[in-house]
Amino acid sequence: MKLYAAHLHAIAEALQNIFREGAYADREIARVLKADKRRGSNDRAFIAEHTYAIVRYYRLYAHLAGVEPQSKADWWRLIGIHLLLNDYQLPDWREFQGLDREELQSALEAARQDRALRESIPDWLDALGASELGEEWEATIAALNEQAPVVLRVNRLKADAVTVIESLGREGIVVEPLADDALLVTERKNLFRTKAFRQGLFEVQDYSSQQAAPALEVEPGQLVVDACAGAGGKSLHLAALMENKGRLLSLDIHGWKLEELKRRARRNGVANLETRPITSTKVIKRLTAKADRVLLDVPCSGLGVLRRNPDAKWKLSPESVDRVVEEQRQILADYSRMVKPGGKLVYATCSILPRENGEQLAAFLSSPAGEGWELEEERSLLPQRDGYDGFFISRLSRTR
Ligand SMILES: C[S@@+](CC[C@H](N)C(=O)[O-])C[C@H]1O[C@@H](n2cnc3c(N)ncnc32)[C@H](O)[C@@H]1O
Repeated sequence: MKLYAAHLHAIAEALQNIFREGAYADREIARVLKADKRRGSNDRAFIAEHTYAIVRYYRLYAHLAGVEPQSKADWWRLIGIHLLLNDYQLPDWREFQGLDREELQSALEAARQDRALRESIPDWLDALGASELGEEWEATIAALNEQAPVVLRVNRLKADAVTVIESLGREGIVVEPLADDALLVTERKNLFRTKAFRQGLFEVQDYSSQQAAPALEVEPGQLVVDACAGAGGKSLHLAALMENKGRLLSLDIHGWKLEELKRRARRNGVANLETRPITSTKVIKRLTAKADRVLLDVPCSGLGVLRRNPDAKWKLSPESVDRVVEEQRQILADYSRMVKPGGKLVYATCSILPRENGEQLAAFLSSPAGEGWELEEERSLLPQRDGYDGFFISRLSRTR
C-alpha cells in the first residue's frame, strides 16, 4: 500500500497522546479517525492497525530507534522502523533519513535474544509472568502479541446463526460457524455499520468471553445478578440464556457504563434487565441471599486480552496488579453474599495470572467468607492453547 504523510501524521499524533498524555489507545484511535471524516475505510483501517502495532511493539521499536520518543520526529522514527520491519518501502522523506533496513535487521536479531525486548514488554511483567506461569509464559506472551481473531455472538433473542450468516453475506461479510452461538469473521470489515448489527442480531464478543455466561447455568425465571456488568457484554448474553424471563440485575460502580448497557439492551431486544449503579454498600447488602445466580466478571489486570488492549502493558505496574488483586478479594468476599443457599456464582477474569484466578479462588474458599461454598468447575483459557483471549472461568455453589 502507498504511504500517505497524512496517515503517518495521524499515527504520530495518536502515539504521542497514548504514551505521553495517558490516553487509552482505543479511544484515542477513535478520536483521531473521527477528526478527519474524508478518510475511507482502507485509510481508517491503516491508521488503526499500524497505531495498535506500534503500541504493541513500543519497547522493541524504541530500543531499535535508540530513543525514548518525546517529539513528533521521534515518533516518525518509530513509525519508519515499524514500516521497514513490515516490508514497506520507505519514501525518500526527511523524517526517515538514516533508517537502513539491513542495519535494523541485525539490531533486531540481537534484540531477539532478550525475551522482554523481543516480546516488547516491561522487565517487571516478564519476571511476573515467568514466576506465575513458569514454562507456559513464553508461549503465552508470544500468543498475546498476535492479532486477535474477531468473533461474533449470535443474539438468540432475535436471530439464529443462519440468519446472521445470510444477513452479513448480503453485505459482503463472510463469517463461519465456530461453536455454540459463536461465528468467526474471516476478513476485517466494519461490522458496526451492518444492518444485522443495527438490528441487534449479533454482538462482537471474543469466544473465551462467550463461555462465561453459559457457565452460570441460568434458567428462565431466575433472579440473576451481573455485579460487575460494565457496558454489559455478558449481561446481554445472560438475558438471551434466560430467554428474557425472570430478572436480570446489572450492577457496576460506574453509572456511565450502565447507560451504554441500556442502549445495547434496547438494540438486543432485552426486556428483563434492570441497571443499578453501586452508589453505596447498601445496594449489595439489600440483595443478601436473594439471588439464584451471581456473575462476578471482576476488574482485573487484563493480561489475557493484551491482543486487544496492547497499551495495558505500559499502563500496568506491579502496584496496580497488587491493587486489583485486593479489589477482587474484597468483591468475592462481599458480593458472594448475594447468592442464596442452593444458588451459584461464577467468578471470571480476563487475566492469565493464577494470583487473580485459581489462587484468588482458593484463598476465598479457605477464608471465613468462603464457608458453605463448593467449587464446581474452573477453567483457564490460554491464547496459544485455546486460540482466543486469555480467560478464567469458575463456578461455585452455595451449599448453605
Ligand atoms: C471486566 S469489567 C466487566 C466487563 C463486563 N462484564 C462485560 O462483559 O462487558 C469489570 C467491571 O467491574 C467494574 N467494577 C470495578 N470495581 C467494582 C466494584 N467494586 N463493584 C462492582 N463493579 C466494579 C468496572 O467498572 C468494570 O466495568
